[in-house]
Amino acid sequence: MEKIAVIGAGALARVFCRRFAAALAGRCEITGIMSRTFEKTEALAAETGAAACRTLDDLLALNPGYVVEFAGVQALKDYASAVLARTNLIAVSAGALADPAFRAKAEEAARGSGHRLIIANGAIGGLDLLRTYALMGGAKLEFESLKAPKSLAGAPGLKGRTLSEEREEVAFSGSIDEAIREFPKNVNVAVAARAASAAEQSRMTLRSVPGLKETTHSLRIENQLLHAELSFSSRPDPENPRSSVSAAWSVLACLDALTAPIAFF
Ligand SMILES: NC(=O)C1=CN([C@@H]2O[C@H](COP(=O)(O)OP(=O)(O)OC[C@H]3O[C@@H](n4cnc5c(N)ncnc54)[C@H](O)[C@@H]3O)[C@@H](O)[C@H]2O)C=CC1
Ligand SMILES: O=C([O-])CC(=O)C(=O)O
Repeated sequence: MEKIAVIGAGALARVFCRRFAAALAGRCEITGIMSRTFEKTEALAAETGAAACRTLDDLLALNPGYVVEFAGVQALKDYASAVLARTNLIAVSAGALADPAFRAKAEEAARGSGHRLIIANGAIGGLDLLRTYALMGGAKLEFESLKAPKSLAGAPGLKGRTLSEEREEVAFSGSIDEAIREFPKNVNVAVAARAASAAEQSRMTLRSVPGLKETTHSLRIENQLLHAELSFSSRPDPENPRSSVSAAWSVLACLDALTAPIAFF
């Protein structure tokens, strides 16, 4: 039985923990949970039968085979090296990879211990295909996300601006590196796509669309041999409209691929 530890007790961690048993019973078990707010950690741990941990050291002391991260870009930056020194890490806050110093440090920690940092598909799919582009080289990537104004509210990039509830507007247009600095809870998917594909050219547009029921991420990627267009429309979490529920499911699917007798790559 593979032991799984969870960092975060928010919207995505809750979906992950609540769907875990049905998806992975008999192969994986959640042994511990740790988050910034111990009361929330305790509540989710009580639901799942896992240990509620106060610190990362307590979580790692449970000897998990995989730690899964649902805690945000800064938390991933803060914890990745310590986790990778001990075990494997599956992360959704891919935005951390836009920081070259973080990427180098995480890679060094993983190489040093033989463990792996695995970036989950999150609210998109197809990181395997995008990896194919990285090997082929010369990719050009265009990424577009449509989100409801309330799911972008409070992002540093808005600098206090309130997005219209009546008309569509461009919340951001520019480089993916700048996009994740300005919208760290909204465009992790774009950083994952860029990092997986090693695209030589990339840009993103983030649109605020009033009344939008499904967050939509579309990407177009091409090189001299292959042209792909992928589009994903997913329900935001009712408690955290910033995050698509499917992002939590993608981590269940990742663990399925890592532990099932037949895997689909
Ligand atoms: N790749 C993807 O498709 C997606 C990635 N994300 C990433 O997942 C993160 C989590 O999403 P949600 O669960 O919706 O957010 P949330 O705000 O509902 O929950 C975040 C949880 O992380 C915990 N946390 C924050 N900083 C921490 C720290 N330093 N140490 C321990 N725990 C910490 C909080 O206590 C909370 O329990 C987002 O911030 C974003 O970075 C979110 C949606 C999609
Ligand atoms: O959940 C989503 O649709 C995507 C998201 O927030 C992110 O990539 O940061």
